[in-house]
Amino acid sequence: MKNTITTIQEQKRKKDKISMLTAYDYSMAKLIDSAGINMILVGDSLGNVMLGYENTIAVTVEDMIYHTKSVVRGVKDAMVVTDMPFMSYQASVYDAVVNAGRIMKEGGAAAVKLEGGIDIVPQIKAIVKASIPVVAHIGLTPQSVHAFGGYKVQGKEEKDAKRLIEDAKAVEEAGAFCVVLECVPAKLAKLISESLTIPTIGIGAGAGCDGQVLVYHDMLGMFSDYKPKFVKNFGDVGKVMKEAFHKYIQEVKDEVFPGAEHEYAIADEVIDKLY
Ligand SMILES: Nc1nc(=O)c2c([nH]1)NC[C@@H]1CN(c3ccc(C(=O)N[C@@H](CCC(=O)O)C(=O)O)cc3)CN21
Ligand SMILES: CC(C)C(=O)C(=O)O
Ligand SMILES: [Mg+2]
Repeated sequence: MKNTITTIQEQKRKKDKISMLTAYDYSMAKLIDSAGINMILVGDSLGNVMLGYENTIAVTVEDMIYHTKSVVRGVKDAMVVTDMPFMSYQASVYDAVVNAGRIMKEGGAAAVKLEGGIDIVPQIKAIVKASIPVVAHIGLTPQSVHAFGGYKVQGKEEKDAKRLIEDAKAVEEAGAFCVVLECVPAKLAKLISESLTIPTIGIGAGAGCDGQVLVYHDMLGMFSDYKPKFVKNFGDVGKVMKEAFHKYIQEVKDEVFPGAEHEYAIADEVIDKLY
């Protein structure tokens, strides 16, 4: 069944938890989509897991479009959401609409995601007005890593918690159809989820959210640069891959691979003439 802005919002009303995972290419998107995921995020985390950057700051709109195009070709049912990268929407409302438009038009995404609350309400309103669905993202917003002084849990103090609640209400009012809560204390995330009509998608925000999102490399044990507390390993795929690579290398060395079943035949009378 095709997931849309309507079905995603319906899931909150029916208390049917929303599942979301990242994907950055065709084959992985196809695997995840065929498993029955509701939403696929082409995250700017691709800066870390695909491109090997230290953070998401250097990721470009071109990078996001390139990966979105690959993902969209592999997806049948999931709603594809693409992150707007750093500096593609912060400087002006004009930038925000033009870049969101490119991500939808050239990339094929069904929605865009922007980091920020009250500060980017004008951008959210303008993008939504251009008929592009918006997912908001508040709490630990990784594009602000230098402003935060590192990746830290957000909303622990009363003042920060109040601000987060205001941010959540502001993005809902601005027209975002759902909101990602990243690294927010579970009880605060639950309170926010209960005070909004739009669904909340948590990452490090506890079980009280209306849905969950993870980077697939993290849940498959394929990324080792850092391991946030919110990551759960759902399979040692990184280990399985490494073992398979070792086996391949050994079989090539030992002349076990390729076997006869992997070879192509040619008629003897043809090959004899070539000797
Ligand atoms: N592979 C990957 N997974 C992610 O979840 C992710 C990315 N990359 N890239 C972009 C951002 C960066 N993210 C991160 C990165 C590190 C922490 C982290 O180390 N958090 C500390 C919190 C420390 C505290 O304040 O208590 C932790 O120990 O969980 C959290 C989110 C989330 N996003
Ligand atoms: C971690 C999720 C929410 C994200 O923004 C990303 O993958 O870039
Ligand atoms: Mg992101």
